[in-house]
Parts: sequence; structure tokens; C-alpha cells
Amino acid sequence: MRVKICGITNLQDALDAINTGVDALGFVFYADSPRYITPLKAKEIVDKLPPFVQTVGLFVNENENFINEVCSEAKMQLAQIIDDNDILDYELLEVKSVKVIRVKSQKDLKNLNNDYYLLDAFVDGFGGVGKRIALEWFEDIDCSRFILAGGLTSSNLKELNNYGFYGVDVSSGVEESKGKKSKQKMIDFVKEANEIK
Ligand SMILES: O=C(O)c1ccccc1N[C@@H]1O[C@H](COP(=O)(O)O)[C@@H](O)[C@H]1O
Repeated sequence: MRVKICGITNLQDALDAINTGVDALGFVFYADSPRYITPLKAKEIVDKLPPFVQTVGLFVNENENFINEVCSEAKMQLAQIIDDNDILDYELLEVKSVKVIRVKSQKDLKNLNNDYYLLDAFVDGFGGVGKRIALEWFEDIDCSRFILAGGLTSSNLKELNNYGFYGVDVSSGVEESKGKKSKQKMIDFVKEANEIK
């Protein structure tokens, strides 16, 4: 089970997250988020990271140029993309990407192609507020290319057993306050994630 911790705003949280064994760190380039980080500050953090950790930039309804420029400046290796109006031309992106599906109903899980998707619960405004997707919607669906997000915590991760998700993404569930991660919550989260089958 791959684990991404999203909403990194400072070096200490990034290093604490890495020490728990996470696979990816997320940086929010969405100005209305309490976890927003400037590309320059993200780059300063990324420059101090050890190898073998993927850096992921989160974008909300931005155009290709903006995504390319920020990923280049901030040294993001993957773009996590919310594109509500489906207008992005992915061919124009200079960085690998994963599309976010903001899941409102079980219908949104049907007819997806063979790509990897990050699935987050639909909320008015945007994510990072701890809302969950109903797990029963995934019964009888192949979850092996899905990264599940939305309302995950060390206490509810056990419920994911046997679904076969590729990975999980968490933000508010490992915070002590908005934009500040809790070292202990990250340790507990990653420990539980490693036990999921
Ligand atoms: O984290 C944010 O502030 C954010 C802002 C806008 C869109 C998405 C955002 N976060 C993403 O939301 C999901 C779930 O987060 P949570 O664990 O429920 O708090 C996750 O993919 C974050 O990357």
C-alpha cells in the first residue's frame, strides 16, 4: 500500500513524514487552501529532502502553463490534478500526472479507463476536509489503480482491508492543526497502512 501525505508546508513535517516511511509528499498550490505553499518555499523544502521520495504538486482548475511552470520551479515529480471542467490537455503537461475524481456517487467509479486515479470525496469548495467516500461503493470494483483519499485516519484504515487499493492519500487526518502535521499521527497512519492487505 503506497502512502502519500499531502499538505506539507514546512521542512520539519516533510522530514518527519519521510521518517515514517511514506512514498510521496504533497504540496498544495491552490491559493485558497490553508495548506497553500508558494513554489519557492516548496522548492526550498524539496532541495533538502533525501532521495527516493516522490514530490507531488496539487493543482485545482489550473491551466497547463501554470502547472508546468510551478512543477518546474518547485521540483514536483508528479502533478495531482483537479480539473472540474475537463478542459486540460494532458499531452501539454511536462510532468507525469494523476487525475483526481471528486466522487459524488457510485456512478463516478464506473467507466473509468485503465489509468491510475486519485479518488476523493466530493465536497463543496475543495478537499482536505476529512470527508469519506462510502466504501461499499467499491465492492465488486477493481481498486488496484485507485489511490483513496478523503477522511482517512489511523483509526479507520483497517476498513480498507481486502479492497486492494493501490494507495492512500491523507491530509487532515494526520494534522495537529490546519497546515501543521502531527508526527505521532503520521507514525500511526503509516504503521496502519503497512498492515493493510
Ligand atoms: O489539502 C487541501 O487543502 C486541499 C485543497 C484543495 C483540494 C484538495 C485538498 N486536499 C486533498 O484532499 C484529499 C483529502 O484530504 P483529507 O485527508 O480528507 O484531509 C487529499 O487528496 C488531499 O490531497
